This record gives sequence, structure tokens and C-alpha cells, in this order.
Amino acid sequence: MSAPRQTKSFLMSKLREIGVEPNSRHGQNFLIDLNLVQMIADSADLGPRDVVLEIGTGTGSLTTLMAPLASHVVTVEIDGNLFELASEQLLRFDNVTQLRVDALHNKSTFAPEVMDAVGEALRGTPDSRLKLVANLPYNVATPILSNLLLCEHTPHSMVATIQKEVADRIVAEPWSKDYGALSVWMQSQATTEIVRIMSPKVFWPAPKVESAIVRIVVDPERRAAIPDLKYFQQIVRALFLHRRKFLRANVVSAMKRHLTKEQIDAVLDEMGFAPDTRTEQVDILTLQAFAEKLRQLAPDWTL
Ligand SMILES: C[S@@+](CC[C@H](N)C(=O)[O-])C[C@H]1O[C@@H](n2cnc3c(N)ncnc32)[C@H](O)[C@@H]1O
Repeated sequence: MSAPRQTKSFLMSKLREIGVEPNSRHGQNFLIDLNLVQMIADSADLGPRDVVLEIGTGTGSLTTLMAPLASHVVTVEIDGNLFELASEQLLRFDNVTQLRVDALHNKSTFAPEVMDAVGEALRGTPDSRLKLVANLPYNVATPILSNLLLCEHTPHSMVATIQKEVADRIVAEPWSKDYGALSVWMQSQATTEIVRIMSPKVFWPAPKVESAIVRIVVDPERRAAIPDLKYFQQIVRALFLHRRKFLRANVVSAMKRHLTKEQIDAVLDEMGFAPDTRTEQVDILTLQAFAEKLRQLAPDWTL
């Protein structure tokens, strides 16, 4: 492996040159150990079929490693100064599309420019696959990973650096404190693993919390077993909304305008849930079956 090159002093001088102070609002914590940047790229196992979506170009260090491996890289940066800085590095690649935009249009949808650029790159690559690979800005890491599973271009996989606390929730199992809507949403459609835990020291500026590289590989069969992904995402959110309440209370409160208590009790009985069952005790396949029964009874329900 190559020695770390993106040092703190290199980054500080580059950013000072263009008058930029890292902005915590935009999650600007740069990886200063290039071995770890390399590890993110390696964990994505990139090849000529792969179209990469990177959110958060930063200085372009990860982009530069990925461009020679992939068919195309669409890299998105919100900060105009960083966009300019990275374009000096990235000009030499004819397979990199750099976008200067907020990747998220709102909490639940990507900016249309991002999806358009991804669509174009996918169409231009034979037998293409979409992979998200990024050192994500932490303030938007969860919506980015969650929303990509609902967008028009289904990813093959996602490899991302995120807060360890979010990574723990993604891989959590039933009965654990971290098991929740995010675990169910991700694991119902993908295999999930933590590849590496990272100390705050490998970033500049150092964030307050530990980070992790997470790898999420979509399983098309699992996805196909969920008839309405949007409905499933929302119902799972509703079932975990009040962790201290029993499952029944969460369903009654979410569905009050759509189903009577008698209808809800009938479904709970059919599923064999005890009156004191809590959502965090229910495994993913059972939650899927339960959500589908609710959808059959109340197809127009939304959160
Ligand atoms: C954690 S840094 C990663 C930078 C670089 N990839 C690296 O590894 O050093 C996150 C980057 O995402 C950018 N960013 C933050 N919010 C964004 C958003 N909503 N859309 C696009 N980029 C964003 C920040 O400006 C920052 O450059």
C-alpha cells in the first residue's frame, strides 16, 4: 500500500490557498490517511462495468483513486471552493462528471441533476452497475444511503464512511439497542457489514465521534420480495417511532385513520404477536409479512 499522502499540512495549505476553513455544517472532515482512502476504494471492488456515485468530492482524493478503475465517476460537491480545487485534479480524467450541487433535493429525494448524470453514465456503460462509494458528509449520510435504495437507479452496492453509531444501526440485529427502522430497511434488501472502524484522528478536522466504513451489497431477491418499497419504508418507520411503546400501540397510533382497533388486533393475532411484543423483538422477515398484511388492508396509508 502507498504511504499516506493527503496529510493534514498538505490539506491545510491547499485550503488556505483558496481561503477555505473546513465547514462543520457540511461535514467537512477530510481523511488524512490515504491508506484509508485506498481502503474505501478497494472495498468497493471497482471494475469497468461500474458507474460510481460519490457524494462529497472534497479535494478529490477518493475520486482520483476510483476514476482509473471504474467506467465513470459522478462526483457531487456542495462547496464551490472545493469544487474548483478538485477540478484541478480531476481535469485529466475524461470519465469523471463533477457536479456542484447539494446532492439532496430534500430529505427524501436526490437532486435531479445527480440522477440525470448517473442515468447518462449508466446508459453509456455496457452491462452497467451503480455503486455509491464515498466518505459521506455525516449530516446527510443516513438520507443518502436510505434514499438511494428508493431512487430510479438501484445501486449494486454502497461503500461509505459514516459515523460508527449509524453503521452500528445499519448492521444491528433484533433485540439489540441499535436495531431499528434503519437496520430493517437496509437488511431487508442487502447484506451489510462494517469493514473498518476509524478513530477521529484519521480525519482533519477530527470529528467528535468514531467513524466506520460500511459495505452494503444489494440482494435483488430480497428486494423483489418487498412488493411496495416506499410503503414498507414508511411502515417500518412508524413501527419503531416510539421505542418504549408496544408494537400494538405503534400500529394503532400510525393507522388510526385507516384501520379500526379490531382490524389491527385481528392482524396481530394472525401474526401470533403477544400483546406485549415490542417492535425491536421482531425479525425482519416477520416485519415484512406484517407490513404486507397492513398494506393489503390499508393500501392508501402514508406516514
Ligand atoms: C467528509 S467530507 C469528504 C471529502 C473527501 N471525499 C475526502 O474523503 O476527503 C464530505 C464532503 O461532502 C461535501 N458535502 C456536504 N454536504 C453535501 C451535500 N449535501 N451535497 C454534496 N456534497 C456535500 C462537503 O463539502 C465535503 O467536501
